[in-house]
Amino acid sequence: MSFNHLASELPAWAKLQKLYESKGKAIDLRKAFDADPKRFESYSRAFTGQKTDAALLVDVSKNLIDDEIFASLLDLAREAKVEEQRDAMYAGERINSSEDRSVLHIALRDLPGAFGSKAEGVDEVKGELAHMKSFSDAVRSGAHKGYTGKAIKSIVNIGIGGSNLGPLMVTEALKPYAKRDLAAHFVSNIDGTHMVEALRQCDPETTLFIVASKTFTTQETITNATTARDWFLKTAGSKEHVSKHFVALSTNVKAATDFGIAEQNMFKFWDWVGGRYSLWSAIGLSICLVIGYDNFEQVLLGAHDMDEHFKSAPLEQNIPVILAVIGIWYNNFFGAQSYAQLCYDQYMHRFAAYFQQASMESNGKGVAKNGKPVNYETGEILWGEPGTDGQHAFYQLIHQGTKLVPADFIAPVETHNPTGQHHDILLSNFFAQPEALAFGKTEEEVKAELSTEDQGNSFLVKSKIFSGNRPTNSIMIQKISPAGLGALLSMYEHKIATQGFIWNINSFDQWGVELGKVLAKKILPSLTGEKGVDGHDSSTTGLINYYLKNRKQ
Ligand SMILES: O=P(O)(O)OC[C@H]1O[C@@H](O)[C@H](O)[C@@H](O)[C@@H]1O
Repeated sequence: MSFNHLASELPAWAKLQKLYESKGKAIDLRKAFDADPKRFESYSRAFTGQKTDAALLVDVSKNLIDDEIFASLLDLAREAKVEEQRDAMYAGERINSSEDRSVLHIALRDLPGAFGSKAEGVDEVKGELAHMKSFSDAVRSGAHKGYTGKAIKSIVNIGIGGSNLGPLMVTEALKPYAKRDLAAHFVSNIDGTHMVEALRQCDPETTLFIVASKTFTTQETITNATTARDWFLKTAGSKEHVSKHFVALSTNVKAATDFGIAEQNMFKFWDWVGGRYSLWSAIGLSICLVIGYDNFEQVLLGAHDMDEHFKSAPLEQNIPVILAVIGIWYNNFFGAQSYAQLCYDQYMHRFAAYFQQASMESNGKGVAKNGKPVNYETGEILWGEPGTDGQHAFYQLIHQGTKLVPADFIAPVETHNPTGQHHDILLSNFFAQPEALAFGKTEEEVKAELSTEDQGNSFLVKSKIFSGNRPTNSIMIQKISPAGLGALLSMYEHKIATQGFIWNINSFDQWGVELGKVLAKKILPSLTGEKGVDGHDSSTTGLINYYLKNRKQ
């Protein structure tokens, strides 16, 4: 496959630029809906899992598109060879070219063996899942005992980035399925506060530490794990007790062994699992512990259902592709600076944080695969908080600010906690916000609600106008069930991959996180007195000296 191009050189790109100028930027959603009573039917897609209860409705009708623009956006995907790149990914080709690796998180959830992906280790996936099942069953049933013979009551997942955000988000989202008498803590930050506060709630006799690190070299995780081990040994005394209380999830068996983890306590995965795509692998062990293996398997199968859809649906019907190209429409042609993910479900409160890594680490790239700097914007800046909290905080800017913030609204049809009128009230907001954003409120409508005196107050009148034409996608999921969540996560993963395919960047490496790590390692010796503060610019030197002079301990 030739990658010797920039996305901006594709014919559809130039066409979209013309379409933006000639009509895109002036599309009026009120008129578009008035003119086409079937707009919702034309621009919404339903997804039903083949093997699970996952069910989604994705409505993109409130976007600044018409049929010609929509077709051209899909042409862009076609010209960028999205389908060929997707197939190469599924086959196990080494599409992560800067690291010479396959990208096969889809193989972790291909339990039916539908894709025949080839890479070293794919045939070990089921064995690792069986290990996760037997271990999580033993811990949950109380058969696995701590060093004094007591059952495990708390788990502490020690990991950062993909080794934290995925398990954390999923265990929160699926809390209704959780074993409530097993407390789960997630420690990621190198800030000692994070570990200290978690340990405060734990008893060494009944705590299991899960050291989650793909590389097993990440400074934060190894430091936190060492602190946890020291804390444990202070009470437990003998190192031989470590094996009942520490397990490792890693691709680096040697480093985990060196840390003192016994082989039977190691859960393996492979270099073709990117950190931000790893919750489907051994990194999902804390998910298994919290919600049980069978529910974890449903998460995998729900994701697999969406993998099948992404693999086989024609572009016009392909939900991840549709979301991807609509995102590109705003990112690259309207110049939108960011994009919001707004979940109307309290359990999903870490969803946007999770997709910040998935999207921004994947697509925050400035070099195309032909080695040339891109001459267009890439990765979407993703942010969000759950509705309705966000409404009372930042929606003002989305409704009336000067910036265009395309947003995805996500809500479950069924709640896990039917309580009085809560869910209907929540959903009334979920329906109302995109409606307000799309159709706004005109000057005439504002005036009609004001007294004659206030009608003459032009500042007041203008302040109450809503311009409308602010685009949104509305995504309804039947229920935040394990399979439903799996499908939703896979949908967004493939959206992100599709965008990377179109921008002709490598969405699967993350060199941009390296420099800061290297510099921090260089600075540390000057904070511990092993080395003087030299070799920095005057700002960095000044800051370090300020810290050294003013610290108390
Ligand atoms: O799992 P590891 O190897 O400890 O890495 C954790 C995180 O480390 C970060 O540096 C990477 O940018 C992330 O992609 C990764 O998820």
